Amino acid sequence: LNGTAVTSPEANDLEYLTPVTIGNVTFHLDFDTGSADLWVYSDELPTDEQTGHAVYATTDSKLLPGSSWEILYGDGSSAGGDVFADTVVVGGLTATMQAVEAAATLSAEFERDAHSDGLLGLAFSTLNMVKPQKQSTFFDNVKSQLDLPVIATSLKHGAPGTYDFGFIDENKYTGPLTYVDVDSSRGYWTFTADAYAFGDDQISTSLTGIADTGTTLILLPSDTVSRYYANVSGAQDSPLHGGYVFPCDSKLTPFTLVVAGNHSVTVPGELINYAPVGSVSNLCFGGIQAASGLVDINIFGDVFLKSQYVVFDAGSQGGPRLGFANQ
Ligand SMILES: COc1ccc(CN)cc1O
Repeated sequence: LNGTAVTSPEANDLEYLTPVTIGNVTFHLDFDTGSADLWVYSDELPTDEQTGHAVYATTDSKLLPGSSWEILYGDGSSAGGDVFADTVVVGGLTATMQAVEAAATLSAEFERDAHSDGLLGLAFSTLNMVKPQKQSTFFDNVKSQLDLPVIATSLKHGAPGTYDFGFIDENKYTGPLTYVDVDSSRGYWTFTADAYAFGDDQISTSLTGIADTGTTLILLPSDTVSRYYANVSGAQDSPLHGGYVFPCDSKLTPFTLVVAGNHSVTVPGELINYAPVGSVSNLCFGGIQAASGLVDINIFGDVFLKSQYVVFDAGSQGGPRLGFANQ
């Protein structure tokens, strides 16, 4: 059995939300290949923090005795609580004994997120934060039902896309799929590009990072980012806006990763114009920004992933790998 779930972008493609049924309640979760916990808003939160969200009714649920979770994300946000076992359905696929992590506390960043009802982690289960015993991700729990141990993402700019589980949909991409090995030793979908390029300016330095659907932007070392925006007239690193901004009518340079020898994976300049900083200024915020102190790895987030159909392959032909094709 395979499955497909439709995922829809929030404003400015800030995050993509996908319907997930837990018990008989449907939650809209942020699928995150950069973490490995499935957590939801719950009745253990302060009442005002539950408002506007689907809420997990822990009083009707099967507690995992003695288990708890606490997670800190790269953007400094955090969440925590206790753990239940429940039936979870995504795109027609069912995990009967899925660890569902009920949020009892949320940091301010999540309290401000009026739309997401939680996260569904799709990184490797070694990254799960439940104690005393790590729990398996939804993908690991349904993997044996799938034709192939793969998740394929088709995230789009300002339009609904899909998560395919168990199969690769040839109708969703053009040209070849180029595969690159993944190092899953830190629990992420980590890969290395042999080189990268800003437009025609190729830099023969390797770049290692993670494919992360749960991060909005592309986050790179600050010197690399500064070199990118040197090509953009009027660009400046603005403490007021928290990163590089430029005139909204700027023509932005494409960003290319060279993988698997000589295959180019290119993010068109248009996708690197992330969004206007506000309604009165003609400044736009860049889709490539410097990784913050908390994050010690480069992150190829949604701005990068939107240009590609990406196959997260857990081992259909040996080790884990990522496949890229233009969409
Ligand atoms: C505060 O919001 C979030 C923080 C972290 C993640 C995971 N990368 C997703 C979010 O929506």
